[in-house]
Amino acid sequence: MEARKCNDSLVVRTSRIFPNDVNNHNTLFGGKLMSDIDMTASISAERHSRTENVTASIDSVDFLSPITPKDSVCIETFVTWTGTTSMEICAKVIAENLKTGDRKIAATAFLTFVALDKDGKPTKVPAVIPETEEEKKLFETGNERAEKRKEHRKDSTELASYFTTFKPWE
Ligand SMILES: CC(=O)SCCNC(=O)CCNC(=O)[C@H](O)C(C)(C)COP(=O)(O)OP(=O)(O)OC[C@H]1O[C@@H](n2cnc3c(N)ncnc32)[C@H](O)[C@@H]1OP(=O)(O)O
Repeated sequence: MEARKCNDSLVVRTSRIFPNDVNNHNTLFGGKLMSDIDMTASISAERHSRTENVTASIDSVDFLSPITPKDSVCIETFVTWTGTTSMEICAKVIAENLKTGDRKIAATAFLTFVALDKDGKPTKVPAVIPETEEEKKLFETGNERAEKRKEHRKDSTELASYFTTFKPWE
């Protein structure tokens, strides 16, 4: 299986903010941004693996700065690190004030996608080749984040075993 460059899975999606996208502060609704990040990242996952994929976890989302209707919002995603069947994808969100041209990093996120075969079972993914300084930094720190995800998955599975499926109103 031939390794692929980070750039091979790069997706860049730029959009405007419409009235339906904002919250009560008249800034971009966080849930809308998360949905757009997930969708953009899913294309990166498929570009890298060329298989079906599912989001296994949205590992972190940091909203660093509010995005207003005066801004364009650009989501960049690419595969930063791979395990056996999983891919870590980094999302960088850049807001640009369209009148002044000022640009800022408005949010960052890490997501994990798992490649699936025709039977819906996890299947191997190609390794990733970082080239730029940014890609190399993300690749080198990938193992550490993967270890933290493993720990988190263990804790989360254990916690879920305590949850009930009772109907709260009965
Ligand atoms: C784009 C979308 O909207 S998809 C919709 C939302 N997502 C879903 O519905 C996914 C639901 N979950 C699932 O289908 C399953 O739990 C799967 C496919 C993610 C994992 O299946 P499992 O049979 O548990 O697989 P398994 O334990 O072998 O793990 C497979 C890989 O996924 C990784 N993984 C599984 N769960 C998680 C998790 N919660 N967080 C991070 N990584 C995970 C594992 O570390 C492993 O990686 P590796 O092969 O690189 O070492």
